[in-house]
Amino acid sequence: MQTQLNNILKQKGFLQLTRENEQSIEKQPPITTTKNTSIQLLDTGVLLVEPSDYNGTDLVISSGVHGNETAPIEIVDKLVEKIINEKLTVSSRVLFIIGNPVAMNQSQRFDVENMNRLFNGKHQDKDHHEAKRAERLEHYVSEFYNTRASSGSVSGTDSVTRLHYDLHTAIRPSKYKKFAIYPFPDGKPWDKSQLEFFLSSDINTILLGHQPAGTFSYFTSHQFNAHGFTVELGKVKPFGENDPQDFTHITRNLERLIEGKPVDTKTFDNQDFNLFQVKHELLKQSESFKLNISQDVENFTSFEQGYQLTDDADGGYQVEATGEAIVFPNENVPVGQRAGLVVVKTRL
Ligand SMILES: O=C(O)CCC(=O)N[C@@H](CCC(=O)O)C(=O)O
Ligand SMILES: [Zn+2]
Repeated sequence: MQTQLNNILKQKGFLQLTRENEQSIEKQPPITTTKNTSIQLLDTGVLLVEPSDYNGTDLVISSGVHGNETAPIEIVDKLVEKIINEKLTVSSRVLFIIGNPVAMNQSQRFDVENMNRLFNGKHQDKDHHEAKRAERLEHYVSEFYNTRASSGSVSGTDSVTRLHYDLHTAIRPSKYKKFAIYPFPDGKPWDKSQLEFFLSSDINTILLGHQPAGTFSYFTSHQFNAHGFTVELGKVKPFGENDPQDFTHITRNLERLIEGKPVDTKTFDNQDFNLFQVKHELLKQSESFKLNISQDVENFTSFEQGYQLTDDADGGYQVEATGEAIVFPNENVPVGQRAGLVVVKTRL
């Protein structure tokens, strides 16, 4: 059975194996490439890659935390395929994740509850599969960051760089097609070298997080001091409808990180970016909550002062200053959850 699963991984790939085992897979023995890279399936949608010659970077690349966000899953699948076929020489430790296989098989954002609100222990006291999966993913990530490569010591230094790119696509189109959400840094300074990485990855719009959250990227950033980010790579599309050319730069840079090659960056300059901060979180207070925008309004669309953006039991939200823009508007969330963010331009 174990050999069979490893064969499926080699023949059909990571995505297909995950599809065929949406609930779980028993941990498999590692496969070793001719270059002595170890590839080990820890669970369904969770694949650990460890090089023989480790450069001190621990990189988590996650996708499919929302099951219908297919482009990131395809990116992860292709990266794994290249590693298995030895088209990439691995130098970093990498944990690849397809987050929510059950929702993926249903072509849905989630089955019972939005998993990206359940990290940082917010899965506790919940019994449904998304809560259990969030707990398991927390466990795998903890083991990953807390374990040094068994294969060898970090050459020249003891310091380890922890990275986490949680890849998503957005429900609506966006004025700025790709953007990253920088989770609330808990008082640490914003790391400009990470913004340089995004610029080089064709992502020059960054939304600076304003508070702790139940997101996967806040979990890794808060618990492990990782450079963790939610990365929005365009609009949600079904499998097979994504254009790989839209992701050339981010894919190339992820490959460089995996290979331990330098990423070609430019020194941070505010002028190169659209930086936003959160001015107001639109919390859905009641079932009467209503967003006064049409279905085709894009993320980062701005409004005039005085515009009644939402109606709700508490009176809703009226735009305080011209230029305030909306991100992630979504009426269809449970009462008490975020139904959108009001953001304004900022500088670092
Ligand atoms: O398009 C939307 O409305 C949601 C897209 C999405 O899934 N965004 C993430 C952002 C997570 C973060 O704030 O870091 C989410 O809502 O979980
Ligand atoms: Zn998402």
